[in-house]
Amino acid sequence: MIDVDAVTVDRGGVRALDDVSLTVPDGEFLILAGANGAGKTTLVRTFNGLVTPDSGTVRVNGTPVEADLLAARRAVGMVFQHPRDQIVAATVAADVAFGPENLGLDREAIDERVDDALEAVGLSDRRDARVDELSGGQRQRLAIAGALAMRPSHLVLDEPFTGLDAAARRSVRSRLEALHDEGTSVVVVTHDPRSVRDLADRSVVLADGEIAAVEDDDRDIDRPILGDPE
Ligand SMILES: Nc1ncnc2c1ncn2[C@@H]1O[C@H](COP(=O)(O)OP(=O)(O)OP(=O)(O)O)[C@@H](O)[C@H]1O
Repeated sequence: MIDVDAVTVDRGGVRALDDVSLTVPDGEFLILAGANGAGKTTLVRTFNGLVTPDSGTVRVNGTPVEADLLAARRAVGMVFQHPRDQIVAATVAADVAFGPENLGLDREAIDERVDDALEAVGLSDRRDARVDELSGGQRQRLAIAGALAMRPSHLVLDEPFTGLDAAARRSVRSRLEALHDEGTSVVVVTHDPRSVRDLADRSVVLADGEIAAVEDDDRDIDRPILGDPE
């Protein structure tokens, strides 16, 4: 479980998050929506200590993130907006193996994780391919596999559909649906929630660093967005 409690973050003189509280239970599929600059990326980066709150606390499975950064990073897998930012090796299998290798696992355990993660994203047949031979959609799925190889309880994806064509979007979408069905909590950050709304248990809308609305899967609006209904 991720528990964000009264978190405020100032970045470059801007209040990126203002007293935000949010709990992401195990197994939830959550959409984090909002316009550019609303604070979405800043919020998810507090989940694993990439951003430290100026006030408030983020707990992962009950432990404050800063008290055990490694545990938070194992529990919360992060797929960044640009997959190239997190692809580190020349081949598909080597890239997915990178995280588990740093856990000190033996070769057999690493290979098992690589196989499982590639299967989960539908890239088993590209195991030995060079990363630079992959399409944009395949690279996005490779970045997801890299995060999955750490066996996180929560998978956070920042704008996972940017730059993907319709077929690649469908493919990533169906992988996220399957992961959620298997019990992984999935958090999708997006300025365009239509692409995954039907899969989500809940949508949280951020505006100017605050939670502006929460919509659950019954489409009950908890707190309507104030202002222009358009
Ligand atoms: N490294 C930084 N230095 C200075 N200001 C920052 C930094 N990162 C974010 N901000 C500011 O914090 C605010 C929230 O940014 P954030 O990236 O979290 O929003 P976002 O909702 O993810 O936006 P986008 O959809 O454009 O990615 C913005 O005003 C942004 O300019």
